[in-house]
Amino acid sequence: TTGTIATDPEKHDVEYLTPISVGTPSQDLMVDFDTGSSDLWVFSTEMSTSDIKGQTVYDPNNSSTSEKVQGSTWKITYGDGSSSSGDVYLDTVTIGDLTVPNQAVEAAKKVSSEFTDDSHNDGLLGLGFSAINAVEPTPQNTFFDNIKGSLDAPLFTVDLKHGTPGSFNFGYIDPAAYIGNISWTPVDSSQGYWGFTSPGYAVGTGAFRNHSISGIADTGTTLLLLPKSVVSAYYKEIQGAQYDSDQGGYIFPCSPTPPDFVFGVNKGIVTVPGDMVSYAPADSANQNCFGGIQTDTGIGFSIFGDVALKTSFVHLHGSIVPGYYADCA
Ligand SMILES: Cc1nn(C)c(C)c1CC(=O)Nc1ccccn1
Repeated sequence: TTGTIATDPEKHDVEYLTPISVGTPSQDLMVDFDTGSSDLWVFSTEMSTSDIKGQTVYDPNNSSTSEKVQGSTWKITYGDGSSSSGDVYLDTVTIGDLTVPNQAVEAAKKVSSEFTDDSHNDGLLGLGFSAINAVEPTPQNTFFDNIKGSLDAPLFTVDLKHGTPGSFNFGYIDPAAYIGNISWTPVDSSQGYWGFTSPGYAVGTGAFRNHSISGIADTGTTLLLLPKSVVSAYYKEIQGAQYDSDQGGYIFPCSPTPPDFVFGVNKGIVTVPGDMVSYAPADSANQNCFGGIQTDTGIGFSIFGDVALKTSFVHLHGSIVPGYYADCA
């Protein structure tokens, strides 16, 4: 079997929302497919109404196939400080034509304000490695781990686009989704992420600079978070670029378009066009833009988030031992 599902960007491509169906009869939710985490959690009827602002909630009592996992709970704090927690049900989850009959669905009882204020987002679907699933006492499998064995190939691909629908495909590589060659790189899944090391980068049309950058492919993070040395080398090339502590990042005049940012994936390269580095207007006053490239200070690794992924076709291969392989084209 194979599957495909469309994923839609929110304003400024801040996140990409994808439809899933949970329970019987099916309850349709829009969730954030997140390769940087490994829990499927959803807003639920177990939350206090003050934490819900527009989201669609999962009601396990309204599903004839839901089954409470007695004694299991979960709590997650993401790197940006947002958090959520609750308890656990097994229920039918369908993505496109793919169904997992007994998927762990983590029902939220509490969510932090970042999630409450994100009115179109009904939860997260983790596509990281199940080793970092947050359910206690027994960690649960991700949707991908549960469906992997029945896919034609144990892989999924990520094709996020700028300002227009993209897709997550399961079990096949769509040759129409990319041009040129696919470049492969070994994946370090030891921390539970789709980790890889980029061999270097270039700014605009400048020479490629060898500089190992270890990071994760993370569809659940908006920006491209890189080492300070790389980020300052990039913004050095933009007249008027500066770090603005109020905004918490580098801003620069929205025009002219800034230089492209190129990073290596094994022998290949991925180019982030300059007009995608201008992530969003920073202030209406003097037409400054907030940069889509910011530092990874304090994280411990770089994060190749949506700004990096939407310019390429990323294929995450969950099979070959010893490592996993991913490629961007
Ligand atoms: C690890 C990390 N540190 N910092 C500063 C950031 C922004 C991250 C990435 C992160 O938090 N991603 C996320 C947030 C919510 C839901 C899903 N993914």
